[in-house]
Amino acid sequence: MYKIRTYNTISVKGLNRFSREDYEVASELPHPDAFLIRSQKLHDMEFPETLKAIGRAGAGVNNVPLERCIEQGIVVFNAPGANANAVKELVLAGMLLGSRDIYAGMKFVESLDQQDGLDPLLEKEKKRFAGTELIGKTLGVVGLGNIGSLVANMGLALGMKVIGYDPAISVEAAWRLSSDVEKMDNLNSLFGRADYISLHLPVLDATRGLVSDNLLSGVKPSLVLLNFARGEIVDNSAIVRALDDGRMHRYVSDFPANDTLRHPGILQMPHIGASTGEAEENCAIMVADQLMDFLENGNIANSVNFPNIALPRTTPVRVTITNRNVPKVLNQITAIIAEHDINIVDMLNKSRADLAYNIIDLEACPTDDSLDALRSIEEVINVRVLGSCQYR
Ligand SMILES: NC(=O)C1=CN([C@@H]2O[C@H](COP(=O)(O)OP(=O)(O)OC[C@H]3O[C@@H](n4cnc5c(N)ncnc54)[C@H](O)[C@@H]3O)[C@@H](O)[C@H]2O)C=CC1
Ligand SMILES: O=C(O)C(=O)COP(=O)(O)O
Repeated sequence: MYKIRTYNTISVKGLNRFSREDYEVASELPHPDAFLIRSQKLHDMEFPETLKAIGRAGAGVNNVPLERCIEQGIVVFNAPGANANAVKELVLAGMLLGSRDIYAGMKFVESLDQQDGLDPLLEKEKKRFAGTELIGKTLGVVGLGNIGSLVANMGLALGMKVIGYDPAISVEAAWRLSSDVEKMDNLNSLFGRADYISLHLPVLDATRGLVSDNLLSGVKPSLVLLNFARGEIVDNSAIVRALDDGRMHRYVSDFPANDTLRHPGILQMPHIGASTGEAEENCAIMVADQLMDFLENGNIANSVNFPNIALPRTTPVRVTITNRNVPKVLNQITAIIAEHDINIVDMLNKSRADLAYNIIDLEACPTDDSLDALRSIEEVINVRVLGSCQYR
């Protein structure tokens, strides 16, 4: 029986992927094989020894200590693209909220009491809530991955001119992107030209505080900056300064913070970019399927720290081995298996940065001694046996 410990609200459709016969799934579960999470912060958590995988039902993995997971051989999965449309649609709402004074106008209407002469009052006051249109304006998209490419294409469909910046765009994302999106060589040029800028990059050491006084020094006063990526990418004090000095128009953010609350130029939502039934379902299903294939077959798809790898099962007994990616480990592994007279039927080895991962299908169960020998190889991080083998 595999044990999945859940954090946050995970869609039932995803949870139902785990069969009741083979899986126990609950929020309070000792000795879990895997965590299934959304935005739960794991940096300060000591992981149980039984933990083999973490499934992030979403895109951003800044809440997971990836380096520690690499050291401990824990595979971290996410759900690339599964919530991208939900974010794209909220960006559209954000652009409209930033260009038309919808929020202030609605607050004004809510403040009214029933009265005679309501119509003339509305007609008199509506000039306070006039705005501008999106058509013909320039949208700058920073980060052209799953979400950014959808947002860029949406901008074109709205009749906007779209410019984009992504120093590490993937081939897949580049294919998705319309050739009408103008590629910018640097962020300063993008910030200098755009009327709307939407951020769709991950928070990393290199992107923390990226939107700073420096970048905001050359923006248009009409600028609406949209942050549905992560709060840490933006220096809030620089935003407040730019708004207070009239150097930009609005900041629309999915990441409220104490220093941005109640600022009239800042429109904030409680991190709801991915909070649609569809996105929650897509993410949970994708990650549940990935966790099951990993726990049952050792295959890895959409990992953010391990190589992606899949080998069709050729025998009932499969061993997976994670090791540090240095020379001669594979030799030692196959030598130990051969010394114990076990036939290898099929195998696959892949590496990613400092990690290597092996899937080995065997003709018979490995003995206790052979497993002890494999685990004692200095560079081996973990060894799993998948199949109904009995051990002491
Ligand atoms: N508000 C919300 O609820 C949600 C927020 N997010 C956030 O949005 C981020 C992006 O999500 P996806 O598009 O799905 O990820 P993705 O991985 O498909 O795309 C991210 C893109 O950013 C690019 N990038 C990396 N560093 C960059 C830099 N310095 N400048 C410009 N581009 C850079 C990458 O090359 C990649 O193409 C996530 O990391 C997450 O933090 C994602 C989903 C929901
Ligand atoms: O997928 C992401 O990166 C998100 O920010 C969505 O977070 P959530 O799953 O809604 O807590």
